[in-house]
Parts: sequence; C-alpha cells; structure tokens
Amino acid sequence: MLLALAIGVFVAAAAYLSYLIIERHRALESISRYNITFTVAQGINEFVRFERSLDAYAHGDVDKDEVQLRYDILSNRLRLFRDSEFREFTDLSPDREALVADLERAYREIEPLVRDIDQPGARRQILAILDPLQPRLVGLGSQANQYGGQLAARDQAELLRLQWLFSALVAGLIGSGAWLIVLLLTHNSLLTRAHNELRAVTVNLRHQEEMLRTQNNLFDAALNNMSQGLCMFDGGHRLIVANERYAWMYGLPPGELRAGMTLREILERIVAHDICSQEGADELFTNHQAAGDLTRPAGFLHTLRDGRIIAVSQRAMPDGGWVATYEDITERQRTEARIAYLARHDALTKLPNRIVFHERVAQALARARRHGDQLAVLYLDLDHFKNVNDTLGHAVGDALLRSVAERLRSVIREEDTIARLGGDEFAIVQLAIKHPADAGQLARRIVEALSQPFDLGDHQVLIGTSVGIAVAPANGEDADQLMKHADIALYDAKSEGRSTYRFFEPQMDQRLQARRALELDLRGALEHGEFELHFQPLVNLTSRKIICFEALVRWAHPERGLVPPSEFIPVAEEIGLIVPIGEWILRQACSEAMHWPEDISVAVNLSSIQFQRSNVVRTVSQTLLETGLPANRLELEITETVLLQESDETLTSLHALRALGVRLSMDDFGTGYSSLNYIRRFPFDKIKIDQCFVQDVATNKDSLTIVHTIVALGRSLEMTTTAEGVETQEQLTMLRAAGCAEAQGSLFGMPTPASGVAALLQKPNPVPDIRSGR
Ligand SMILES: Nc1nc2c(ncn2[C@@H]2O[C@@H]3COP(=O)(O)O[C@H]4[C@@H](O)[C@H](n5cnc6c(=O)[nH]c(N)nc65)O[C@@H]4COP(=O)(O)O[C@H]3[C@H]2O)c(=O)[nH]1
Repeated sequence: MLLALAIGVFVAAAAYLSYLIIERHRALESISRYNITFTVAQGINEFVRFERSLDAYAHGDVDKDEVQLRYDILSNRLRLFRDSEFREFTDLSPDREALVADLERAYREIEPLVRDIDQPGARRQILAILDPLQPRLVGLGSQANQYGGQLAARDQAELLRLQWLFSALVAGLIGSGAWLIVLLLTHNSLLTRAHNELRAVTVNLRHQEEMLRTQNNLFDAALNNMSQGLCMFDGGHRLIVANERYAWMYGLPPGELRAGMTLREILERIVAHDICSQEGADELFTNHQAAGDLTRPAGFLHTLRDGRIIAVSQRAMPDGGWVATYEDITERQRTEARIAYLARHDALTKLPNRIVFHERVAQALARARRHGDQLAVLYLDLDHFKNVNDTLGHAVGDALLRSVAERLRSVIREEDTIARLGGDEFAIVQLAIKHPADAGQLARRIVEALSQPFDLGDHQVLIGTSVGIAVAPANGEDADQLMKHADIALYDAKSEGRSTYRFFEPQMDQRLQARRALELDLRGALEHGEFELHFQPLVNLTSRKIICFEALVRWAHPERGLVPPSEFIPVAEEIGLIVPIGEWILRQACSEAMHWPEDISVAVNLSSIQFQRSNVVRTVSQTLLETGLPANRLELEITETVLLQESDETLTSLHALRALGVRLSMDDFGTGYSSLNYIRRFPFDKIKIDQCFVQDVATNKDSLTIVHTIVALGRSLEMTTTAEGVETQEQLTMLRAAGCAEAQGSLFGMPTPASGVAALLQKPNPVPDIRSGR
C-alpha cells in the first residue's frame, strides 16, 4: 500500500516535473518576445536606411536597385509587425495598432513611387509620406523597449518560480526516491523474511510429506502384513481400500481389486474365480448389508468352495461405510475341534475320558430308570503295568495301553462304553444287564482277555488286571456314587490279590474310610513326633555276641496305641510319605548308634520308594556326616522290590552307597520271585534268610534245604548269611549246623526301645549255649 502510494507520488511528481519543463520551455520561448524591441529597432533602422538610400540616390551615390532593395528590406521588417507575437504587443494599444496600419498603408503608397524613383518628385513624395511616421515609429521603439523589459521581468519571476518549483520537486523526488528506497529495502527485508518463512514452510511441508509417505508406507506394510484380510467401504458402499491378504484369500489376482468397486462387483469376480458359489456370495452380500445397518460390531462365518472357513468381523463407520476383517479360521476350528476332542478323549487310546464316561454313566442311569433296567460300572487297572513302563520304557507301556484298549473293545458290546480314566485305569459302563452276574461274566472275560500275553514288537508282556464292579441301582443311583463304588471295589480287588474282580460291598467303603483316616493321621505323625525306633539285636553265632541292632520303626498313635509297621509302611509308601519318614528313621538310628560301643553296627531298612523318589545316596552321606557315624557301622537292608525296577539308576545308587563304605543286606531273601537272579547282579554284603524258612526249618525238610542252599550260595558269593525270626533253640541248632553266620529273632531279643539296648549289651552271653540246651 505504502509502496503503491510512493510510486503514485513519484509518478505524479514526474508528471508535474514534465509539466514544469514544458512551462519553462514556454517561458524561455517567450523570451523571444524580447525580439519585439529588436523588431521595432530593426524596423526603425531599416526605415532610416531607406530614407538614407533615397538621399544617396538623390546624390547619385546609389542606384535605383539599391533603393528598391532597401524598400524590400523595410517592407519585410514591417511585415514582422503583423506577426502573432508582435500583435500581442500592438493589441495592447490602439495607437500602436493605428501606427502599424499607417505604416502598412504608407508602404503600399510608396511602392509605386519606389518602383519609379527615377521619376521626378518621387523621392519627395516618399519622404513626405514617411517623415510623419518616423517619430511615431521611434516612439513605438521606445514602447517596445519598455514592453520587452516588462516581459523580461515577468518571465524572470516566472522562471524563478519554476526554478523553485523544480527544486522543490527535485527535492520531493529525492525524498520520494529515498522513501522509495527505504520502502523497497523494507519491502525487500519483508520479502526475504517471507521467502525464508516460505522456505521453512516448504521444508516443513516436505518433511510432513515425507512423514506422510513413511506413514503411508507403514500403513501399507501393516495392512499388507496383517494375517487377516481387510476391506473398507465408503458411505456409497464402494471400496476404499483392501489389503493383499484379502485378495489372496479370495483368489483375486493383483490389480483386480480397485478402489471404487462395489461389493457386488467384487463378489462377482470372486464367483468368477470359483472361490465361492453364487449362493455363498449372495449370503455374504446379505450378511454384509445386514451388518452395515448395525451400530455395534457384527460377525459372521462364511465357507468357501474349498472348505475354508472365513470369520468376518464388520464394524460400521460414521460416514455410513464399514470396515470388515476376514480371518481364515479353518485351522483354528480344526484345532478347536481337536482340542474339544482331546478334552473328552484319551489321545493315546482314543477312548473317551473320565468326563465323557461320567456323562455316559449319567445317561445310562437315566435310561435304566426309564426302562427299569440295571447297569454295571466296571473299574479296572492293570497289574504290573508300572513294572512294564519302568523296565521296558514308556513306548512299550503306551503300546501296551493301546493293545489293552483293543482287547477291551473286543469283549464289550457295541452299546457299552469303555473309557481310559488315566494311567493304567480303565472303566466300562455295561448297559441293560438283567442280573449282576452278567457284570461278573464280563469281568471274567476282561481278566481272561488281559491275562493273555501281549506281543509288543520285540517284547512279549504278561500282565493281569483287577476289576471292581458297582451295579445300579443297588450300589448307587447317581454317576458319582456308582463310579466311586466301582473304584472302591477295584481297590479291594487289588488288595485281595491280582487278576481278580470284586463286586462293591458297603464294608469295603468302611475299610477304605479307615484307610483314608490312617492316611490322614500318618501325614501328621512325623510332625507330631509320633514315631519311635525300636532296636532288635543281631548276634554272631560264632562269637555269640551282639554285633548289630536292626532299627524297626513304631508309630505311637495317640488313640490306637502302637501301630505295627506292616500296617502303615505300605500306606506311607503309597502316598510317598516314606521318603521323609525314612530320612527321619535313618538319622534317628545313626544318632542312637553313636551311643553304642564302636563295634556295634546299626541296620536300617530302606524302601524301594526311597530309591525311586529321593536321592538315597545323598541322604545317607549327609546323615553320616551330620551324625558322625562311621559308614562301616551302618547296614542298609533292602528288599527285592528295590531291585525289581532293575534300572541303571538303582544299581548306580547301590554302588554309590557301597562306595560310601556302608554295607548292604538283601532282606527277606527267598520270598520274592527272582531273589537268586538279583543276588547275582549286585554284590551284597549280607543275605538275610526270610523268617518263613527259618520258622519251620526244624519241621520242614524243604525249608532246611533252602536254608542250606542260601548259606552255600552266600558262602560262594562271599556274603554273610543271617537267619531272621529265630525263635527256638532247635531252630538255632539247625541254622548253626547249616553254617549260618548270624541270627536275629525272639530267641535273642525282640525289638526294644532305644533305652533297652544298653541292658541287652550288658547281657554277658545273648546266644544260648547249644550244648547247655537252654
Ligand atoms: N514272628 C517273629 N517276628 C520277628 C521275630 N524277630 C523279629 N521279628 C519281626 O520281623 C520283622 C523283621 O523285619 P523285616 O523283615 O525287615 O520287616 C519289616 C520291614 O519290612 C518293615 N519295617 C519295619 N521297620 C521299618 C523301617 O524302619 N523302615 C522300613 N522301610 N521298613 C520297616 O516292617 C516289617 C515288619 O516289621 P516288624 O513288625 O517290626 O517286624 C520285624 C520284627 O519285629 C521273631 O522271632 N518272630
């Protein structure tokens, strides 16, 4: 604005300056008006020269032509009096006007006279005409002179004014120029700033554009790397964007999907590629339309021709459009179906599991109630399965379970259900039986079928089974009760012996309850300090001295009194409590032995469970360290069950124990199936002949032979033999005669509390004198 004003002022000043220059030019031109004086002076001069030429002609000094020339010059001069400039001067006064008119008239009058100057009187006539005019002409010269002075003064003043104006204008122009320069500089700095700002804005814009591009790339990458297909439609139901996954999912080649396409057009292409049937596409269209009308997110499934299942999730957008995601859930559905199957079936045998079994029993009960039928639930588990698993490995164990399932299938009717409840436990629900004996028959068939050898690859396996039976409605009217009673009957069958079956009886439940109560009490016994150790002496039959005490645990139950180990040790083994109890026994026994003479050892029984579920070697070495008992004063008694597992770990543990310096005895020798076998595999220090042979050694020849054999075996393997449960002098005599080195039994002393050990040790001769016959 200011710049426009400055430029306007500048243009106006320049225009005015031009005007002043023209004015000045005019003023200068008007100076020519000073010529009026000159013109009048020239006129007077020529007038005088003409009159002189007349005189000269009269004297013969000049010729006629000269006169004529002077006349012409005068005539030209006087013609100037009629010029416009001169007229301004003459117009100012009538006298001047009259003089000019008189002069013109006079010239016209003298013209013929001049032409005929040589005529007599011509000169005089001319002079007569001219002479009156001369003074007036001189007067005019004087006026012209005065007028010229006035004009000069006026023009001088005008010039001065113009000079001032010009100077002012030039100053104005310089000012304007300076202002203009300032303005231009300001403008320039503004422009520079604006330019810089513009550049910054441009850089910023470029940066934002870059960011936008990056974001777009990220968006594209994210969109196209989604595991789900995605489509976005605008309010006019035209495609805005779809990712690659969507196109791939629906078999659309790249470029076939374009923004602006309608859902119908897309579906037509999908149908054309045979990805989806026309009906499927119509259904999809309808579902999309219906979901588009909803404000909340909607979802629906859609199956393609090749069987793929697509889960569509659609959400409306504020502009009336919608965005939908497509997920191929075929695999998920399969997995879910598989999970659902696995949740209800045993993966190994493909049999229904406990959940399904429970449902089937409940259904069977409902049906039995309707029809007035009976039904039976049979629980069974495999005898010796654990041994198979432990000795032959889990793969063989698994194969065995599958074969068992097969055999069970072959013995039941189609409508009956077999389930695997876990481990080696199976259950059968036998529908519509007429009599409990039918269930007994099935149980027998099962026992028979499973007692046949199983050929499992390289192994032939012999197992058996025990079966517990509960019959409805007699043994229970709901599934839980019936299943529980079948389980109790199984437990009873197992405790009765292997490969047998039992029907549920109410007393079984009581027995089980009693066992459960024992179990519960046992769990608190260690904590409550209810265990104590009794010690039974072992004597050397040669020196007739006590050489060792066997530690035997007792449970002083607050209500039941002393509970014998045969009652609670198997329970403690079953529930794993034997590990902490065994550790306590070992520590207690070693501590006690520290109070005895140094040549007296202590023998401690170890359970097979301690080998399986704890680190026996570490326990023993730590106990010896803690109690300070020398290792050679500790004997560990193990039974055949420890070696039954025959695993490398057990043998390694036994060797490690021997390496500690402790002695190992094989307890209850002769009662197991493979005692001889095991004795060959591990170099025990001692064999303890089971008391069943000892007790009838005097009456039964076979027992005596066995005792002789065991003693001979021990001698050949350099193992000491100890006879257990020696009660009579007769037995002692026979055992001595057989070569038994040590003996233990009521004849020398029954287990006694620790406090009784000292008294026994003070007895001078614990071994009765054979010869004395005592
Ligand atoms: N009839 C008769 N019996 C005799 C005679 N001399 C000893 N006995 C009994 O024979 C059993 C010998 O112990 P065992 O064979 O190791 O058999 C033991 C052993 O297997 C187990 N046991 C006892 N204490 C422990 C222990 O601390 N730990 C472990 N793991 N088992 C133990 O319980 C079983 C039974 O122990 P107890 O009832 O103490 O029974 C003891 C003992 O009291 C006798 O002359 N006549």
